[in-house]
Amino acid sequence: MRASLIQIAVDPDESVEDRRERAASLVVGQRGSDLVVLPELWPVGAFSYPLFEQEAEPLQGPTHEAMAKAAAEAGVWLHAGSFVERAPDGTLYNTALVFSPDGERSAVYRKIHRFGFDRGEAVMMGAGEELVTVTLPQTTLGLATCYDLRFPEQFRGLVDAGAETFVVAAGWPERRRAHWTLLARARAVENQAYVLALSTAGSHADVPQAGHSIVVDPLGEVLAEAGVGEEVLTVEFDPAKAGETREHFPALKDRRLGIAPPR
Ligand SMILES: NC(=O)CCC(=O)C(=O)O
Repeated sequence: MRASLIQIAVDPDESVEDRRERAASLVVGQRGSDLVVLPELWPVGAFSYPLFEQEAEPLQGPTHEAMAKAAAEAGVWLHAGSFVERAPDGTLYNTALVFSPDGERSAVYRKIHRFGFDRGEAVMMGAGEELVTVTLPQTTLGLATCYDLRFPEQFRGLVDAGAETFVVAAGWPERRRAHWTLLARARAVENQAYVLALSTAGSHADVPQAGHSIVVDPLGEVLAEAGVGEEVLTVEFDPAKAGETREHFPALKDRRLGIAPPR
């Protein structure tokens, strides 16, 4: 299976419309890949809080339209990263979309863990309430967005729902890059799953981005890692290795659920 992770630069000197057009043409350029991935909130930037209200779109807005078309034109499965969705009741969500190679939407994932503690996304957006998996011919994807990477229980839930390949779309900051790499490898090892973790390049809202998108196999080996700038990270991997790893070293079967808390 071939996956292409588009580590697009999000810089304030490019308009949302121009970046959307550029992202679509980068997707179309990946024809021949099975799966193409864009990062978190690439239209606005994950830390560009003042733009969230201004650039929010309905679910089937311009980003949805451009990405559906790009997926069909490239003939690829497309995880289109996330955008700021305005739901009909006015709530904003950090919403990721997945399209099939014929351009049909096959999944909507609203970020479950909102980042910012008492500011930014955490107070401006609603929280997703549902785990989301997507079954491709080659593997079952489990979806997560950025800060979700810090919450192992989400990934266990995705494993229980059949996921063998996690896609983590992020806008991770450079100053916590060491956590990014460590957590991506940890989620892969503990769940015996592939991790395709994609961040942005560039700098927005005075937050330099980590880049360093990374693909980790179910044994925790790094198959590919990007640099800090804009690039497309392409990797070939054998999705069957997740099932094989789980069979040969069946640690997931030794989980003890329902252990009593300390008295
Ligand atoms: N956009 C995010 O979720 C940022 C997460 C982050 O910076 C961190 O977990 O550290």
